[in-house]
Amino acid sequence: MGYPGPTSRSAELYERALRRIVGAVNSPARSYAAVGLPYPVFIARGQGAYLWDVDGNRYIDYLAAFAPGILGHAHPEIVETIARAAADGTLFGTPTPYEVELAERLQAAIPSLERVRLVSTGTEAVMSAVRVARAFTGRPKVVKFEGCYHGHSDFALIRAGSGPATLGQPDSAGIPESTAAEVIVVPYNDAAALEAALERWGDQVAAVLIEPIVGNMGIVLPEPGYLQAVRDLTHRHGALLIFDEVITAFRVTYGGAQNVLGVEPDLTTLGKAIGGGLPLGAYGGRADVMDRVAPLGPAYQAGTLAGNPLSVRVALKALDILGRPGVYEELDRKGRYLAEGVLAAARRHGFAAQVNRMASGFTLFFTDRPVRDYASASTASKELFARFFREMLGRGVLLAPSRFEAWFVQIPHSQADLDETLAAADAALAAMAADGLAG
Ligand SMILES: Cc1ncc(COP(=O)(O)O)c(C=O)c1O
Ligand SMILES: N[C@H](C=O)CCC(=O)O
Repeated sequence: MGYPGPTSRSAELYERALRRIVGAVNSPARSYAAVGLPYPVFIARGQGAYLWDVDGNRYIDYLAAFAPGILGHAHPEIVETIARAAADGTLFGTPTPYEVELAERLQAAIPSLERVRLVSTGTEAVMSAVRVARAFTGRPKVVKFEGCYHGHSDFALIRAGSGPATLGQPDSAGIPESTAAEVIVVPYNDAAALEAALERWGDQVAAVLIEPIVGNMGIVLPEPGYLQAVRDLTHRHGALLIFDEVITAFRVTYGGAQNVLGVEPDLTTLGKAIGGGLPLGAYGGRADVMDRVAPLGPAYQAGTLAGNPLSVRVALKALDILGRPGVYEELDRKGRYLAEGVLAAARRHGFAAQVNRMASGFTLFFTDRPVRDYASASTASKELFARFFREMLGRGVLLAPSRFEAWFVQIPHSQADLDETLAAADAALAAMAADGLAG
């Protein structure tokens, strides 16, 4: 158990990967640069709540593939579904009965999805939702929130959280100034700032795009009344409201965060958990808006792999599993137990710390300030997080390698896993305190 040493297979694979894969990773968020380690662990397989690296080290997995992981690895019903779906053929370039059923079940779970379009990733879902918002309103600008992350399309990478913030690149190179000029960025949880922006540019704003509960500056919850104020302001200025629920949908509850927050957007984007571990995204919402998408309307959006039968059949099975009685109550209980335990351990060892939690997802911030936006999230110590990450990895607990991400509890995490994790956290924080890092 532990971080593999310099002669390990992970180290060897990293050297090989560097020669052919940019930075040795297929998504920058997977790099261990921000946690002070020379290379990431290379994972060979997963089962339930555990991952094993190529050297045979076992980890309790809270990375959860950056949020899609909720069912656990190699869930037997998902494995069986994949086998059966693959035997029927994986891609036809035609409509299928499975996608009709999925669209109906998504709408049943999230009533605002009057019309839906399936895509392959969250990035595509958001990019497409913004395009249709522009087509519907005839306006060019988009309001987004500092530290939210909406995938890697050009406009979305202005002041973005998650990987870009972690690696110090919240504004990516390669984005035309003309694109950046159409993006207005305001702080999250600040209705007055949004109001001021809409007073100034309101008649040019097609959409206000928001993570209703933020997952990408760490978890940040909307303050009471905030999302309703956002909804009211968008109505007043004729802009569409887009909830990016790529992380929150089917994580917070069976459905969207909108189901529990009581605020209904015009459009919603989905991804991650809905795919049950396969590539799947979706966007949808008001019929009058979505009917502007081709072939009904003039906003073109397409995809050779969109709604591929393998992903869709797995999604249907994932929804079956997630829809069973008690699933979300149990995930919430486990999330609360772990989040409270980790926070208590941090404080017991003398660290200034905060935990923000949404159901089974939470972030531990090493800061003395409540975290309510990107500015306060950025006060969390990167050095303390990096050390904590390394200590946990060395004790067989895999977290996301960034202070701006979250821990995600999954269905197969057992009470014994949670207690083993809390013991690891206690030992990790004790080691950090012994080195004089607390206070
Ligand atoms: C809220 C949110 N929106 C969109 C995306 C983009 O999704 P994907 O990485 O599947 O393109 C992500 C994560 O990556 C996300 O967290
Ligand atoms: N936080 C990101 C998405 O939610 C991380 C995933 C990635 O970019 O690889």
